[in-house]
Amino acid sequence: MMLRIEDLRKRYSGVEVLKGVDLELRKGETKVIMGPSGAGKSTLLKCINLLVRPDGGRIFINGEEITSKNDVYRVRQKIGFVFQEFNLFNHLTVMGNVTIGLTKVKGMSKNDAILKAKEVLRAVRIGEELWDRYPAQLSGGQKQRVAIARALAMDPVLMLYDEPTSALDPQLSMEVLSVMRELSKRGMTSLVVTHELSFAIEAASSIAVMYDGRIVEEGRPEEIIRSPKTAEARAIFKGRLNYVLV
Ligand SMILES: Nc1ncnc2c1ncn2[C@@H]1O[C@H](COP(=O)(O)OP(=O)(O)OP(=O)(O)O)[C@@H](O)[C@H]1O
Repeated sequence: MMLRIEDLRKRYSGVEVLKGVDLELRKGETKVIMGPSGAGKSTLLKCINLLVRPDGGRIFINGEEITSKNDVYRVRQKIGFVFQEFNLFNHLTVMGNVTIGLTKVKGMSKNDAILKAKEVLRAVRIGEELWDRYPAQLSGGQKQRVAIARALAMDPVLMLYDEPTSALDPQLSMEVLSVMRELSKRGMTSLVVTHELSFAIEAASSIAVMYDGRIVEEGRPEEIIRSPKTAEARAIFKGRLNYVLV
């Protein structure tokens, strides 16, 4: 297993928001997490990246427990995190955003960093004409693809996406989702919080439904959409069967 989560728990000011989450992700697999607002989806992703410290349970990456580690930076290097609100460095160009982690964190030479950046920017379809622009001069979809490139540049073993298209209109969302889909098809292990059913159907091997701090149901996209077993999953997929492309 690339990622194994056992009985993960988190409280904020005494209120439990993760109530024992178990989740597994195989290498090369893409899993989508869906659930209502407040279910704990963001908190779960942040725990995996150690942006949030869990209160209980364990997280393993490639068999190595990360929850007991103090070396947060080493763990984060292995994991790419893409946020809803892009989180680019506004004072740096596209090229600067992608190379900074390579030079500062990985200690690469400037030239090597630029070579690597070109490769990942091409992979997310950000053309050369955009490399010298600042984030303010990009569309939301372009910003998010640069954010994905920045994460990919670090050669992560796992990508986490937290509602990466929810700030984008449908057209720009499509650009981002198609890049994510390509990465998944090429074998990037990914855990994706999104409401985009079409992405889940085309790219994910399973959908996990999260409700009130727990994974309440999990299944292959077509199966869970067609015949959800729990009331929580039914509430999410009700009336959306037409998304199933069979
Ligand atoms: N830093 C924090 N301090 C206190 N409470 C928090 C904090 N972060 C999240 N919470 C609470 O924890 C619960 C789970 O939040 P979380 O953001 O993980 O849910 P979510 O499923 O991602 O929701 P959304 O789809 O709205 O982002 C919510 O009730 C939220 O108010």
